[in-house]
Amino acid sequence: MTTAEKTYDVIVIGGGAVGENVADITVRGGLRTVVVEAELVGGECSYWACMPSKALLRGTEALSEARAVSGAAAAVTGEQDVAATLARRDSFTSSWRDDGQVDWLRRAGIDLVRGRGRLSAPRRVVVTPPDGTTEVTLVARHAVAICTGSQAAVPTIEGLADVRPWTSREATSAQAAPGRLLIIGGGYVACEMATAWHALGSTVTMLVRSDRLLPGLEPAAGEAVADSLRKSGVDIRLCADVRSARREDGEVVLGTSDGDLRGDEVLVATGRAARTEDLGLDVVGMERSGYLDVDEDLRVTGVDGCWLYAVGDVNGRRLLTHMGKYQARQAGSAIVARARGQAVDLTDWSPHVATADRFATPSVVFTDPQVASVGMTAAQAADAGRAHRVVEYPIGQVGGARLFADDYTGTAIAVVDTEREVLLGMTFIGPAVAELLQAATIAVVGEVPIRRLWHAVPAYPTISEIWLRLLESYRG
Ligand SMILES: Cc1cc2nc3c(=O)[nH]c(=O)nc-3n(C[C@H](O)[C@H](O)[C@H](O)COP(=O)(O)OP(=O)(O)OC[C@H]3O[C@@H](n4cnc5c(N)ncnc54)[C@H](O)[C@@H]3O)c2cc1C
Ligand SMILES: NC(=O)c1ccc[n+]([C@@H]2O[C@H](COP(=O)([O-])OP(=O)(O)OC[C@H]3O[C@@H](n4cnc5c(N)ncnc54)[C@H](O)[C@@H]3O)[C@@H](O)[C@H]2O)c1
Repeated sequence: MTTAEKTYDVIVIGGGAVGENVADITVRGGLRTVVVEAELVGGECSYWACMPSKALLRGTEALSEARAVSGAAAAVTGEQDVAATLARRDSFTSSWRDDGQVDWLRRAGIDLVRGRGRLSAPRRVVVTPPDGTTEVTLVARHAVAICTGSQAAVPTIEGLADVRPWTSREATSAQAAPGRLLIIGGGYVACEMATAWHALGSTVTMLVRSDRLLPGLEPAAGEAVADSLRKSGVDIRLCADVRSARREDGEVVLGTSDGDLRGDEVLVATGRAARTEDLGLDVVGMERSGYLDVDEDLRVTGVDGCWLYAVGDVNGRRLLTHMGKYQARQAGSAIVARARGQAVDLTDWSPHVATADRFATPSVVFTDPQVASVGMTAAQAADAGRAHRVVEYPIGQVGGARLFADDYTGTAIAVVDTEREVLLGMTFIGPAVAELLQAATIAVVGEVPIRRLWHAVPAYPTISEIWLRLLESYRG
């Protein structure tokens, strides 16, 4: 039954990190904004993705860094306290309570309606509350932003859905390490969760469909992560074909081209699917579900009237929190500009468009070694027909890296546009390389000429001296 109708300037469906940021920008722009959230305010990142996964990994990383320095290594005499690591993870998820985030919305002046939102007409959203009772109708004067995110995609393997597989949600929230963990997939989630749960006591087997880990990144990245996981005892089976799944006496049994494999749990980490089901998209003439196509200012493509936006994972452009929040800032600015009757600038790098999605997306895989990358890989530059040169340098030869860890092993790979003499992409593989990434991102976004990069002198003795070695190698 619908009893209430409320009018706002902006309605945001989905209160994950991205929805929160759209709302923050529109409220700051003077627009009355409401967020509709079906589960927990904060979304996947806060409770079942970035934060808990990195909290699970951090202890292992800290120990590994200490063990790599002779002298300091002698102080590491025990094993990781698994219960304390899980408790620290729980604290980062606020034990799956969203009071803190709800309080933040209130202080920011953003209204919250709990329940599942669905378009019922252009600019109208019906919200069904969690108890399914009284529906609320919200009306938007200016814009509706769909920020409903993504969920784990479970492949159609015979019996798989029936064995109640772990998805990223269970893998990041489990209260104990399974004895034997089977993982289907070889991407970000698979590699990070194999690293985490192996270190916390599970025997891990990875079943990877492709011929390497982390297929979208430089091949050296997947090779380095595979080498390290194998050395630590993880069983990695490349080009694996999982055909069926069943439970027998509580065990999971996967039927593969190489025979049956048994485990206590199976994690499905084979990518994501957009959360667009039951969103009422037929109202805007869309019959199919799946990622929502958007224009450069994050408006849903082909919808009349400049009122419907899709921001974050749900548009499938870049499935990363920081990129979703960037899109939120850009889309939020476009919504505010349109509401004020101002022109929206659709040219590259304007305040209203998400150009970095296409040219300069940074990401870090928090494995051991870490993989930090931005912009194009060599293969992507070749596919795009860009004249380019690849420069590689072993990071372990840099003084700062040798100080950081005895026998530091790592690689930096720069992809240089040889016509314009600017950086197209950079990948760092090695311990603690995450913090090197922002410099590379600035160089790619700013299209800093190589001749000017020579003047960006890295401090001695830091790992950043890798920049100097790469420039010297490029000059020859
Ligand atoms: C295991 C894992 C680790 C990750 N680690 C990182 C990392 O380290 N760094 C990084 O940058 N990215 C990471 N990611 C990716 C990151 O989690 C996502 O890019 C990010 O959460 C997307 O944010 P979002 O707001 O678009 O969607 P979500 O976080 O999915 O939020 C969408 C929200 O919408 C709500 N919702 C859905 N449908 C409706 C509806 N009809 N009505 C009302 N509400 C609705 C949901 O309940 C949810 O709260 C990781 C992902 C996974 C799976
Ligand atoms: N540190 C981070 O920033 C971080 C961490 C985790 C996730 N993420 C984000 O979340 C996204 C989703 O992560 P993900 O690991 O689920 O996806 P992914 O796209 O990174 O990897 C999916 C993997 O599954 C394999 N695969 C796909 N279908 C399969 C099938 N039917 N059978 C067997 N293997 C199959 C692919 O070959 C690939 O190896 C990532 O792309 C990333 O954007 C980011």
